[in-house]
Order: sequence, then structure tokens, then C-alpha cells
Amino acid sequence: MSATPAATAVSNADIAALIADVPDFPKPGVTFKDITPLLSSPEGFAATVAALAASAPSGIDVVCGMEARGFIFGAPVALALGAAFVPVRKPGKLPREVVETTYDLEYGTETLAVHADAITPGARVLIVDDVLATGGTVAATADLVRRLGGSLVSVSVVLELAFLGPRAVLAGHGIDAVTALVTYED
Ligand SMILES: O=P(O)(O)OC[C@H]1O[C@H](OP(=O)(O)OP(=O)(O)O)[C@H](O)[C@@H]1O
Ligand SMILES: Nc1ncnc2[nH]cnc12
Repeated sequence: MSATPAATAVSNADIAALIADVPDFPKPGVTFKDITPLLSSPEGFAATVAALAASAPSGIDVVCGMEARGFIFGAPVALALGAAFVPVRKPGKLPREVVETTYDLEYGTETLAVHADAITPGARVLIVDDVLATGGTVAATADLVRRLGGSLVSVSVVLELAFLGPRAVLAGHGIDAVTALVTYED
């Protein structure tokens, strides 16, 4: 007898169908990938979290999720893996000592911060986010993880804008283990 979990009935193509293109947001020339229809689908959201968790190597101690959309997927993935969740936040939000870094986005610049004691040296870390665009956010988070002594073992995202070349950027930071559920080639 076999049973098919509900989550596996939803394919990555189904997940892609729940991501909407919004032209010229937040500025002309950018096509914004809107994940809110995916979040509105309990089956789609559950399948996405399950697929992200399934993509992780074994023995993950910490999942880092970046404010804000990385929290939506990172926290449930951490629960699914039995790992700690560490929020990587925009500046001025964390109440204790932080390490922080500033980097470029597809549509601006951003600073991210993490509590200085958030990661035990040697901890095996998975980064989870919704979108991999230029790769700047993941690279910045990897920098924070490493400054705290964490071992970044993998990155999992819902969608990748491959035409922006993020893999080369991440490879330049020594990050080769990257999983995207949905990839846009153009
Ligand atoms: O690969 P990159 O070029 O760095 O872009 C990807 C990042 O951009 C978005 O975050 P954003 O800073 O827009 O913040 P939000 O999650 O608060 O919407 C997205 O959630 C990723 O974190
Ligand atoms: N095109 C895009 N759509 C949604 N989130 C993004 N983050 C960076 N680029 C993005």
C-alpha cells in the first residue's frame, strides 16, 4: 500500500503558475515576481515549504531567512527540518549587538543585520529566501553567517531570475550549492 502526501501532488510547475508577473514594479524595467498568489494557496504554500525543506542537505542546524519575504519561507522550513530559525533583518530592528553588511539589489541598496550571537561557530547553515535575483542578498547573508563562524552548506529559494546571473555572483563567494524550485531564463 502506498500513500501520496498532498504536498507531492503539487509540482514545481504548479508553484510557478502561482507566481504572478507585475511589469515595471517597483521601477520601470523591472518585472516583479509576486508570490502573494502562492501564499494564498494553502496547497501551493505547503508544497513550496515541503520542497524547500526536501532540498536541504542533512544535518542543518540553522536556517537563516532574510527580512521580509525570506521569513515567510525560512521559518516553516526551519520547523520542518527541526532547525533553529535566525532572522536576518533590515537595519535598526534587532535589539542587541549585531553584525551588519550593505549590498546592492536589483532595484537599490540594502543593509542586513544579524545578532552577533545568533549562530554557534561551526553550525551548519541553510539560507532560505523567496527570490534569487542578482544574488546580492544571499551573498550578503553568507558573509554574515561566515563572520559569525557558521558553515554555509546550502541555499534554497522559491524562484531564481537566472538571466540576472546570480549563480556566477554566488560562485564568486564560494557558494555552489543552490536550489531553486522555479527558474526564469528570461
Ligand atoms: O538577489 P537579490 O538581487 O539580492 O534580490 C533578492 C532579494 O530581493 C527581495 O528582497 P527585498 O530587499 O526587496 O525585500 P522584502 O523581502 O522586504 O520585500 C527578495 O525577497 C530577496 O531577498
Ligand atoms: N524582480 C523581482 N521580483 C521580486 N522580488 C525581487 N527581488 C529582487 N528582484 C525581484
